[in-house]
Amino acid sequence: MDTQTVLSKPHAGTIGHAALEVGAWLVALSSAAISFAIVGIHGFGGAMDISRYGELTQIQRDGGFNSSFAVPGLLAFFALAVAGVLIPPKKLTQLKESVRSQLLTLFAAATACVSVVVVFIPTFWLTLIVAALLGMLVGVLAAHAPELHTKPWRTGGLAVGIFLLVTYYFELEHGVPAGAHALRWLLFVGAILLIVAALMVLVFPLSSDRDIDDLHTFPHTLAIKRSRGHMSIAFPWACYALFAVLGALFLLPLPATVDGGYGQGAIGLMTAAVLLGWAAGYESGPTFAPGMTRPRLTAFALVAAGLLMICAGLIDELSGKAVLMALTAFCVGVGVRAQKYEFSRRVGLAVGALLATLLCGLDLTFDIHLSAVTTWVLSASGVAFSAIGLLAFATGILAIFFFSPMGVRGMGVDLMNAFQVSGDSSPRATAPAFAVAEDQETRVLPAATTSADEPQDAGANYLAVPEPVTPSTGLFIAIEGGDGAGKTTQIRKLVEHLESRGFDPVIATREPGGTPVGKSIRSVLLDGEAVSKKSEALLYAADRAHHVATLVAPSLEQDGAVVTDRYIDSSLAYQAGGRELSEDDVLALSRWATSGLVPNLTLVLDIDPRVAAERMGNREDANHLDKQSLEFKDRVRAGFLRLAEAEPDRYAVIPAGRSVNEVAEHIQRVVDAIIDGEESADVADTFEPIAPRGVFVGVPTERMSPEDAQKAVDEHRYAESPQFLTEPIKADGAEDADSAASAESTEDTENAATTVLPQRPKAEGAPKPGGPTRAQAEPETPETQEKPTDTAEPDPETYRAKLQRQSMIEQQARQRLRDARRNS
Ligand SMILES: Nc1ncnc2c1ncn2[C@@H]1O[C@H](COP(=O)(O)OP(=O)(O)O)[C@@H](O)[C@H]1O
Ligand SMILES: Cc1cn([C@H]2C[C@H](O)[C@@H](COP(=O)(O)OP(=O)(O)O)O2)c(=O)[nH]c1=O
Repeated sequence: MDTQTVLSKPHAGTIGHAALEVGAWLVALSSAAISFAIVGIHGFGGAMDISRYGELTQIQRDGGFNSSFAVPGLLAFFALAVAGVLIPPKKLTQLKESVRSQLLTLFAAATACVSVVVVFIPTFWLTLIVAALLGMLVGVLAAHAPELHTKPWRTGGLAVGIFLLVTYYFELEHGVPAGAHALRWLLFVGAILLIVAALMVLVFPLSSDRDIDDLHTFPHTLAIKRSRGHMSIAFPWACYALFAVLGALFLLPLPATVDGGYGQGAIGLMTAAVLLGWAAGYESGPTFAPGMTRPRLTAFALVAAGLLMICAGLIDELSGKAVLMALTAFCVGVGVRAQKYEFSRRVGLAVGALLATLLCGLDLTFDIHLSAVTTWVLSASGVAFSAIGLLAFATGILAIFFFSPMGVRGMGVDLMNAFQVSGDSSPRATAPAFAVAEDQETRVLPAATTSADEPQDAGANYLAVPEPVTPSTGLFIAIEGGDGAGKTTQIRKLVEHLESRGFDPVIATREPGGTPVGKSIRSVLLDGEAVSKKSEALLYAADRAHHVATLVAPSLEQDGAVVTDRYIDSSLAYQAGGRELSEDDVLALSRWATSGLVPNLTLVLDIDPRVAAERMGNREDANHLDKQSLEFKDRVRAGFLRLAEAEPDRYAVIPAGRSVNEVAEHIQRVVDAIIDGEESADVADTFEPIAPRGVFVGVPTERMSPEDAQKAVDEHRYAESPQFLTEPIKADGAEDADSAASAESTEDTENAATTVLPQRPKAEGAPKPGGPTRAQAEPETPETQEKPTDTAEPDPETYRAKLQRQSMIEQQARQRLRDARRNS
């Protein structure tokens, strides 16, 4: 499915922000190039003669360019530019949103005004003022709406595109030297863009519920390569090294253009290559080399980045240099995104760029005689490239051994399995059918804190934390979001939609309180006095363990769809994000509790907590957790968004401030893409599609006669269900007694029917759900009449035997359908 189809119309404030970024990139590129040129030719005090711009490239080629001035000048420009960027974002986020908007407008207008002066009076000192203002602007911009600036290569790419277009136009029209004139034009265009964008930001402040869905990668398909589990890294120093490489890559195009005697377009070309490589690496990071331990992938990425950068320094030819720079940036992207790392990108970038400037300033050049006729001339920038590459390479080698909690173990395993999914290329093999009874000897999956193939330290007191695994039968969807985001409302709609897509049963459930045991836990958590942080985390995990073992996993085993209102992410967002427990501990607890089961898709309903609070004002049954502070809720919201950002393939962020129907439509599009994407030919070979009921693997609905489909459904239907599957989960707040009493009321009928919609036939004597469900309205099949539903809680042994029988029936049904298809 095309990502674009789910994008909503961007808000004018959002466009303003994007335009500010593009303007800032343009001004940064062109003013840095102008500043570098002025100092290199006229020294610190001089001003560039506008009429001599055309001679810039020639002067540089002829050696009339003094690097010992130009490089310190660049250093000063750079230092001022980063000064603003290094303002701690916390200081800025403490300011009111309106104050930040005004600051943005102020800095953007000031940068634009000084830039216009530079266009006509190009002096070094004025460019320094531009740098300082630009730094302030970018600092505020990043802190103002961080979620709008997560992928800077988009706006950077646009700016570089404009840069290339204008420069190449001048070069083609008037010859290569004329490209230098383009720099002034570009600075002018950047300034105008900044002014327009600043006005937009001021006039259209960002709405309280920002449209950010277009900022998250859309989960196209479930054929996701599952990468090795994440590991906890307290200080991700290898990521700083990778970002230092990136910082150098952004800075070096300037001196490299002079050293190579290229036209000014080369600055744009090299920057474009870096942006492109970085973007590609960043997007593929989470699933690149899925069989490799994630921190080790980061280490290898650093080694590769180092080697490629050395080569980029050695090669003098522009296109080769650009390609090598792109590949280096790709490694940076992959490495920093291999898993979730917390580190300051700004610091990494600044250190790298600083190092690159200093190395260029040393003005070292080497002639390396390869043979009698071939000599490698290493310019100052080439030396800087190669030296930084060498440093990165050495750091990467250290990282291979030390940048992971388990030291030097398992490198061979990592290398052998790097491009396989957990040692098996078939995703199905990594996602066995998910049948978990609580006492079951689980496929004790390897601990997330160690590699899949390595046993844990014998003496270590770890919890046996399984790797995350998505179910291979059924469809498991979690709906997450703050209180009042509209989860309950949307689940009702989603249940209807999934039924219309042929899923049967469709179970809507929730945490805490999705099972009878869970209800007791829920009332301890929500209705009694507040419990301590850790016991709260344990109680949520306890509820989850029982929920998965007794309701979620068995329903998925039946190929049903399970939609849960909250799951592990709620614990991460509330207990870790909100209550500030360790995220690793909370995650480990839930992974252990659920034997690693993760949803096929997690929908994060994102809403400003203030808007949600207004909605909740209309809800009478608010519990004590609903009354938490806005600051807490902001942290929870940020927690959800961070989780979604870290695993874009398995998450979709849905802006939930819109109308019920708009949100529902958005959700349906996402879910449909997941269901339909599964059936696409390219994944059919390796991945079993999520098939609606009666539409088994590889058998599209249209090709089955209704009779065949019905027969398959009947055979597939699990006749004997444990009690929890037949008993409805009560709607919010309803007590057992009054649920029975109000079962006849139409209102409750709707609540109960939308809370659990088991499509299996009900046995006589089984507890009656709060109203006639569709299953009851349907005529019962003879088969189900013969096998009444157990009303007692099944013992695990019997239950496992039932699951095995169920699985056998399924296999036979599938085989029969395949045979029938072959024969026809
Ligand atoms: N899109 C929406 N627009 C306006 N109000 C909504 C929307 N979705 C839900 N609501 C209302 O907001 C309140 C909270 O919704 P609910 O679905 O219970 O949220 P949650 O389950 O996330 O706490 C309810 O009163 C509901 O009617
Ligand atoms: C599942 C889960 C919920 N919670 C909290 C979030 C909610 O405030 C509360 C569940 O209340 P609930 O009423 O089910 O949520 P909502 O108001 O969104 O319908 O429990 C956690 O703190 N950790 C968890 O793991």
